[in-house]
Amino acid sequence: MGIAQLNRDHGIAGQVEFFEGQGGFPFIRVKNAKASALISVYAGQVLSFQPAGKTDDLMFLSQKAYYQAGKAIKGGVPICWPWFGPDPEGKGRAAHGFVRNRMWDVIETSVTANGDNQVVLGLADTPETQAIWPHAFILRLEIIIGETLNLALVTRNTGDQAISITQAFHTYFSVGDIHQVRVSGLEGRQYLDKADGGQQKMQSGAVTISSEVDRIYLDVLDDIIVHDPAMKRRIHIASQGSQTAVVWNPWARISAEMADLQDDDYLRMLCVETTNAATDIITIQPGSEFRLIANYRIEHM
Ligand SMILES: O=P(O)(O)OC[C@H]1O[C@@H](O)[C@H](O)[C@@H](O)[C@@H]1O
Repeated sequence: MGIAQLNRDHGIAGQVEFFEGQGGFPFIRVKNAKASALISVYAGQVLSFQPAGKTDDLMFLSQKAYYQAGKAIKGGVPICWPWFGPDPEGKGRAAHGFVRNRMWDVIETSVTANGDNQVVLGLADTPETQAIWPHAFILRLEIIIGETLNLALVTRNTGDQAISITQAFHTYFSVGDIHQVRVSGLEGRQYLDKADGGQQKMQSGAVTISSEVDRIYLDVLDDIIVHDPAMKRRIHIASQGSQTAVVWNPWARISAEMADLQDDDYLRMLCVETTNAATDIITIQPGSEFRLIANYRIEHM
């Protein structure tokens, strides 16, 4: 669907505007009294969120990101679905599933009762998705842009057999200086250390980053806070429907190896991902749905 038609069907004067973004993909610019955001319809991906009157972005978005059909966009909030991480069946299918690299549909846009904007994007199974993952589904991403950024990923099983999924908001946060960052809310939790052969370990104190970090935290019960003194802010992450969280920073070598990152990007990004990963597998019965929710709030100091 063309940009003009999207604006006719879903534009909201002065608040929600569709335009042709990088790679020719339809992008959505949202701006209201509380915040502004940039969303790509391709990949169903929030790329930017800024509270009103602030110049710092919640998100890291790589200068070298691909905007190409079939590739993931490096930054913002990629959606990993219906599996997180490598192909769970070892069939060589792409890591993190198949919805972060295809076009989504715009379902609706609205102004909520308290003046926030909601944008709903969606995706349903097609013969092509069935060839990758043989299940019927409707996936909805409900994005609310207000004082906070609220994301709900809703999986509806429209088939006649139960489905099992893992998934993630693979969120790339912008940080001022990774050396000074602390992540709290995970103290005392067990984690699977993917940078150390998947060994299970216990987190003592806040998480700090001084080398590659790739961990799946288990039994996550509390809100997670990213303390970022260099940017003079804290990011509060509240979730529902998730019992695991991933903390990922590629550090120098992997950053340099990734063609869609600058060599030193590891200094200014951190992924803290709201997930259903590892043993946190979600089973959805026919006709039922499951909601994974993440809420992001920036506290400036
Ligand atoms: O596919 P992307 O965006 O480069 O992210 C890859 C990383 O994603 C993280 O979620 C995983 O824990 C890492 O193991 C992985 O390397």
